[in-house]
Order: sequence, then structure tokens, then C-alpha cells
Amino acid sequence: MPKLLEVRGLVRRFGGLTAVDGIDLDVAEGEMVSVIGPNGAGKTTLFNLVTGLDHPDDGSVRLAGEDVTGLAPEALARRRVARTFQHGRVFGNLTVMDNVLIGAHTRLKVARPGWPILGAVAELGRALFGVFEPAVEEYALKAEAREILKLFGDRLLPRQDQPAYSLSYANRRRVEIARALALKPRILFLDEPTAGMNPTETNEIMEIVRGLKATGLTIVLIEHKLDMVMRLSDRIVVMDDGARIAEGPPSAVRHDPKVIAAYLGHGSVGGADDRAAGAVAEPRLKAVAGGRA
Ligand SMILES: Nc1ncnc2c1ncn2[C@@H]1O[C@H](COP(=O)(O)OP(=O)(O)OP(=O)(O)O)[C@@H](O)[C@H]1O
Repeated sequence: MPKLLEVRGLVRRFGGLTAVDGIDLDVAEGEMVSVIGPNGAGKTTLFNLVTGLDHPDDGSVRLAGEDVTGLAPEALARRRVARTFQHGRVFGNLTVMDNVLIGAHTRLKVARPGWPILGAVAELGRALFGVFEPAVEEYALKAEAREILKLFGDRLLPRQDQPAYSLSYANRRRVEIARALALKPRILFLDEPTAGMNPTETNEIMEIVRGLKATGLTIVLIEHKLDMVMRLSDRIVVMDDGARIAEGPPSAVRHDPKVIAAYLGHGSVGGADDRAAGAVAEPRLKAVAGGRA
């Protein structure tokens, strides 16, 4: 499979701390890769670097062969790179529908930059003769947004006109995923999409991710619930102290002594979430997860 994402030697330092320490990461078109590791391993920092929220001190990021190192999130959104955040980010005062439409905004013709030379003329022509174009586009996008909301069963669709602040925590997180999907992503980065969710809610998200994967979407997942990681991932990358300490299919990673040692060393696989989600797939990791405070 052709590589969609190629990360080489990525480094990010915060003062004396090297949060990401020379990470390489390849993700093939249609692949689902999970990034796991103890708290503070550098997973979110890696996501921030790859999705333009932070700038690397060294290294490169290529998307479909193009060097996108250090590009702003908007520029990456135009290349259909979508992400969700560890603590969930929605616009509380906007409705569910408007939150999702924001995800599609970079796809609106009116939001795209004009042609380099004839840009101003083209924009004027569009303004004079294409007055209905934005409304038509928005109508179509709303229909698409409703289709996306349907993915979440009756969790979001009946609430599409409610402000996001009135939703439950789990529903706000669902809205965030829906917004990311509205971008029609080429690659989707999910940062702990089930954090704070109970086992039922976690399973629902797991089924949605499984469905997205089945459509061929390329997904990179950070997740502490190892049961979900083991079941869904094609490949797992394990980080510890900013470095990649293991990589491979779930069957190999779960037996890797370096991985088990890393979790033991930190005494944590990721807080209460694993316990809430139920069993960890592999008995040895299960023992580690169960043994932490
Ligand atoms: N903006 C920042 N300034 C200073 N230190 C930071 C900053 N962001 C992250 N760090 C530090 O970098 C390290 C890696 O943090 P990061 O959030 O990437 O880890 P993580 O693997 O995502 O952890 P968790 O699983 O707890 O979310 C941590 O020691 C963290 O305290």
C-alpha cells in the first residue's frame, strides 16, 4: 500500500524535556495505526506536530509525498487532515449542526482561495453572478452533515439544533468526531476518543471507528483502552519518554517485553479508562493494568 503519512526524525523539546525524540512514523493509505504508551510518553505532542498545532524542532512530515512540515492546521485541513482533541473541543454556543458544518467549511468554494492571477476577478464574478452558489453549497453540506450525524444513531441527530453546551460530555465528544468527518478526511487523527466514556459509550465509538476503517479511511488513534487498540489496529506504535520503543501488529506488541516494562516502569496504562472499558486483551498487559493504583 502507498504511504500516506511519512514522519521522519521528529523532535520537540520543551526546555530541558524532549517530549518527542526523533520519532519515525509511516502510515499507509487505508491503514489504522494506534499510538500507545504511558502517560507523558509524547503521544499528543506527536499529534500536535503532525497536525500543525505545534512546530517541530527537527524532522519532517510528508503527506502523500508532499512536505507539510510546520504547515498551519488550516492548510492541513485543506489537504483533508482532520483531528479530534484529547479533552474534546466543540463550540458550546453553536448548535450541533453548526459545529459539524464548521468541519466542512474548508470545503466551501467561498472559503477557498481564488485563482492566483485572476483571483480578484473570479471572486467578483462569483459575487455578482453566483449569489445562490453558497446557499446551494450549504444546503448540500447540511444534507451531508445529517448523514454523518446518523452514524451516531439517535445520539446526535435529534439534537442537531441544540447548542453544544447543552449536550452530555459523551455527546460533545461525538460532535467533535462528526465535525472531523465533515472535512471528508483523507487521514483522521483521533486523540483518545473514548476518554471519560463508560463501557457502553466506548463500545459505540469503537463500532463507529471500525465502520470508518471499513470504508478505507486512514486512521491514527491515540487510546489508553488497550482492548479497543488491540481489536481495531492494523499496527501499533508504542512510545515511551518521547521515543518509539516498539512497533508491529497487535499480536507482536502485546508480547513485547519492552512494552510491558514501559508500562510497569510508569505504573500506569492510562488512568481509570482501561478499567472502565473492561478487559485488556493480553493477559500480561492486563496484569499490568490491573496492578496499577
Ligand atoms: N506545552 C508544553 N510545555 C511543556 N511541557 C509539555 C508541553 N506539552 C507537553 N509537555 C510535556 O511533554 C511530555 C509529553 O506530553 P504528551 O501530552 O505529549 O504525552 P502523552 O503521551 O500524550 O500523555 P497522556 O497519555 O497523559 O495524554 C510530558 O512530560 C508533558 O508534560
